[in-house]
Amino acid sequence: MTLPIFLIGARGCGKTTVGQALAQAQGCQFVDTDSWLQDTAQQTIADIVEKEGWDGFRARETAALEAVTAPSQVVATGGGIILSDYNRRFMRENGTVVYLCAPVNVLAGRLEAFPEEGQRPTLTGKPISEEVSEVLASRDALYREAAHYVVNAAQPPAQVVAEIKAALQLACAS
Ligand SMILES: Nc1ncnc2c1ncn2[C@@H]1O[C@H](COP(=O)(O)OP(=O)(O)OP(=O)(O)O)[C@@H](O)[C@H]1O
Ligand SMILES: O=C(O)C1=C[C@@H](O)[C@@H](O)[C@H](O)C1
Ligand SMILES: [Mg+2]
Repeated sequence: MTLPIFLIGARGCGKTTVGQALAQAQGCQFVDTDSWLQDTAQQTIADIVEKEGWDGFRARETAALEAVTAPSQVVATGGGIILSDYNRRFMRENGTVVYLCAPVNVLAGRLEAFPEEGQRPTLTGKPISEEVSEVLASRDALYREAAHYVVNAAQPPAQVVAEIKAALQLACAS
């Protein structure tokens, strides 16, 4: 495999979790834009948003996306990476984009169990379930527009990895 694989989807859909497992299964490198950005800035996303606002974070996120994109990389992106037209086009033109799609109740359950507030400051100020529902409704079309493939991310991680591998193999075979 040479083209990078970009995993996109809502907070809690499993981009980081599945991305690590996929990279291991494919013998690829793994990188996560949220982790790369926080390591590089030496600050949490919550701190960046507090100091620079969401616009400041989004500018750093685009720079992170460009910096980590390389052949044979599995790239786990942040949940809002698709908000930018530039990012959507960049991913589609430079790699294979996979949307990890899961329903609101699954996403909210995972985020309630593992909130990780430093990485996931509130987007709306609303309770998790309400926020997930509202944000997914506004972004689902953008995830689908950016994606080459959509997979069911409500399954256990190993099955999500298998579904992605099957989609990639089909793509190679056709
Ligand atoms: N397929 C899965 N089945 C069960 N639990 C999962 C699955 N994928 C992820 N999880 C759990 O859900 C939580 C969120 O997963 P993860 O951090 O991978 O999501 P993410 O899409 O990277 O979120 P973010 O957009 O905030 O970076 C983690 O605690 C993880 O263990
Ligand atoms: O959904 C979002 O907008 C975000 C998701 C996280 O991965 C982080 O990138 C950040 O908290 C923003
Ligand atoms: Mg993540």
